[in-house]
Formats: sequence, structure tokens, C-alpha cells
Amino acid sequence: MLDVQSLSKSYDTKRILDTISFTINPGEIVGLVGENGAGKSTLLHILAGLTKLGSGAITLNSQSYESKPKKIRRHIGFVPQEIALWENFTVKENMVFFERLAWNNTSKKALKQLCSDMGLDKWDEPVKILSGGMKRKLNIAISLIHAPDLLLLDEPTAGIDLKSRKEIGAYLSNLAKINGKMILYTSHDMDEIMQLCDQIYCLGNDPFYHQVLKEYGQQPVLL
Ligand SMILES: Nc1ncnc2c1ncn2[C@@H]1O[C@H](COP(=O)(O)OP(=O)(O)OP(=O)(O)O)[C@@H](O)[C@H]1O
Repeated sequence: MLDVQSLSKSYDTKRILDTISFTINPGEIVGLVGENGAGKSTLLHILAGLTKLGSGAITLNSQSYESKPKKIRRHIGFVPQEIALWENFTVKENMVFFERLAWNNTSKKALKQLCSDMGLDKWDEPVKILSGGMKRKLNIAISLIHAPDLLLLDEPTAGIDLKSRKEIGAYLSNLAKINGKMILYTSHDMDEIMQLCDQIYCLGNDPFYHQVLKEYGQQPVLL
């Protein structure tokens, strides 16, 4: 379980996250919504161990971020908003490159299977010729190489077509429901969030988002 208690974060004097608390259970997909600048990426970066928290406490499977940061990092997969791939390398070369940086050893066969499970079958093609949707899928596949328990996705379907969105959604659903992963997901697409997520949290005080959530039949859970 991911347990976030009274987490706050400021940049200079600007308070971005203000004593937020929530949990994510194994098998659960949580959607995070909110206006631009509400702090969604900041929260994901803190949970990925890339940005220091200001105050509060976070534990993953009962281990504290503060006392076991390196150990915790092994159990987290993070897909940033920006696609981060080697454009001149093939899909296979990207997977092998990132596998070497991972903590566990994964065979090429298993890496290829990871890609094809996600509907990415261009194993020997250079990344630069892939569509945006395929690049997104590869980014997600890379984040899963070390078999993390917690997967953090920052707008993983931004700018991609409906079919790829559906494929990614189905894949993430299986990861949660069959493999028991915890998934935290940001998106500006409310339909997608509604379809995919078991729980929706709203960051920030913009009444527009509270209203939209109500229109979708959701009592907004405000962080
Ligand atoms: N490294 C930083 N230094 C100072 N301010 C920052 C830094 N990173 C983010 N911010 C500020 O923190 C606030 C929250 O940014 P963040 O990117 O987390 O929002 P967001 O909800 O992810 O927005 P979007 O929906 O546009 O991606 C913004 O005002 C941003 O300018």
C-alpha cells in the first residue's frame, strides 16, 4: 500500500501541496485531476523519489521514503510527461539499454513480450519512425522492466489516438487487476479517468473541476 500523510511542498514561498493525505491499495488505479499548475506533476515527482518532500510522511509497503529511499525506488515505475527515449535506437535497443540500468535481470524474450503485451510490435524499428502512441507505449514498457509495485503515470495518453488510448487503458487495467499493481495516473481527459480509475482525487481549489466531477456523478475527493 502507498500511504501519504500530511504531505506539503513549497517552491520558495509558494505552497504547491498543502497537507495532503491519501492511500492507494494494491490493485487500485487512482486518477489525479486538477487545473494546470495544481501540483500533479510535483506530487508524482515526489512519489517517484525525484523531488524532496517539504514535510509529511510517505510509506510504500510499510517502508518509509525518508529512511529507505534507495530501497523504495526499486519498487516504483515512473512515466514522465515528456517522452524520454533514444530516438536513433530501435525499440529492442532502448529496452536492452534500460534493462541494463534496472536492478533485476530480464531476458530479451521477456522484454519483447512486455512490448507485445502492450500492443507494441515494432521490435526492430528505430524509435524515430514510431508514432506518438507507440512511443508512449514504449515509455510505459520501460517503466515496467524492473517489475515495480507502484506505477506513476503523468499524462501517458496525451496527444495519442483513441485506439492507442484504449489499448494502454486495457493494459493498465490488467496490470492493476491481475498483477495487483498500484497505479496513480494523471490526465486531462475526464472520460478516460472515469473509465479507468477506481478512485479520483482532485488537486487544487478550482471550483470548475469540482463541478465537472459532480457532473460525472462523482463527489470530488479533494486533496
Ligand atoms: N522546480 C520548480 N521550481 C519552482 N516552481 C516549480 C517547480 N516545478 C513546478 N513549479 C511550480 O509548481 C506549480 C505546480 O506545477 P506542476 O507542474 O506540479 O503542476 P501540474 O498540476 O502538473 O500542471 P500541468 O497540468 O500543467 O502539468 C506551478 O506553479 C509550477 O510553476
